[in-house]
Amino acid sequence: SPKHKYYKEINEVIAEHIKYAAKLDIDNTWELIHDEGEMKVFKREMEEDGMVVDPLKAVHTVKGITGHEVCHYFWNPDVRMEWEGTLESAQVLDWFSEDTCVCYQIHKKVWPTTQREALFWTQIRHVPNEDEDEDGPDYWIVCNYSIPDHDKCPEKTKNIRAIMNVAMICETVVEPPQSDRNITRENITCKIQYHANVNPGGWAPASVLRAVYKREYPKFLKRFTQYVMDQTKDKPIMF
Ligand SMILES: CCCCCc1ccc(-c2ccc(S(=O)(=O)CCO)cc2)cc1/C=C\c1ccccn1
Repeated sequence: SPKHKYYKEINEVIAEHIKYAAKLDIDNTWELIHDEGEMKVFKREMEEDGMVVDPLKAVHTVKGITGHEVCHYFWNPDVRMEWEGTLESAQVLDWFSEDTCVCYQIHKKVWPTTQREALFWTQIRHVPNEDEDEDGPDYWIVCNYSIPDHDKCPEKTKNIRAIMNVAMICETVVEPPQSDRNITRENITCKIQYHANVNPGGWAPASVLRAVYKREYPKFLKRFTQYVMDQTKDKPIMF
């Protein structure tokens, strides 16, 4: 796509998430906050200027869908309101290319905190394995990354602007290895890594924020993956 002003930043941010995903080192600095079936959600407790900015990492394995399908529905702004239960509104302000756009969304108010909003670019990308290493990981990734402003962004709202760096990184496993001819949904499994670094943008009680994170992230991951299974079950597989 043409060299727009975020081109360099997008490549750097995506490369960073891919490097990090390949390591997947869940060491003891990560605290398990939710463990349900194949889904494990971890957090690190971190504060910046007295604000809770806990990084969040989730891993999940879902049968019957592909990484491309998970990333497609996570990225597609047209369906965001269908699965993201914490949003009051979501809109596209701009398109940088057919896989990259700028979204503005308002989160539902969480009593007793001030309502949050977010302005970010979102890109979906296929990162095939290195040619020489055909066993290397093949990722589909979506990254949502805050930008400071945009000329079409509503000015001076009463909301606090949250700042985020979020990635959904997926690998698809086909077993037993089938020639591409007759793979069915029984043969595929998606391995998901979800990384969310969200700065709530303004003070909120640590206890409230941590309770929201603990409750909302597992709920959102369960609801979102169920949504993808429902949307794809009668459709041809998107590899
Ligand atoms: C006091 C509460 C303040 C809310 C702070 C907050 C702001 C934004 C966000 C957030 C969550 C998921 C994404 S995404 O994965 O990119 C999908 C697109 O929406 C982007 C942003 C989270 C949170 C904080 C908690 C929280 C956790 C899971 C769901 C909802 N809220």
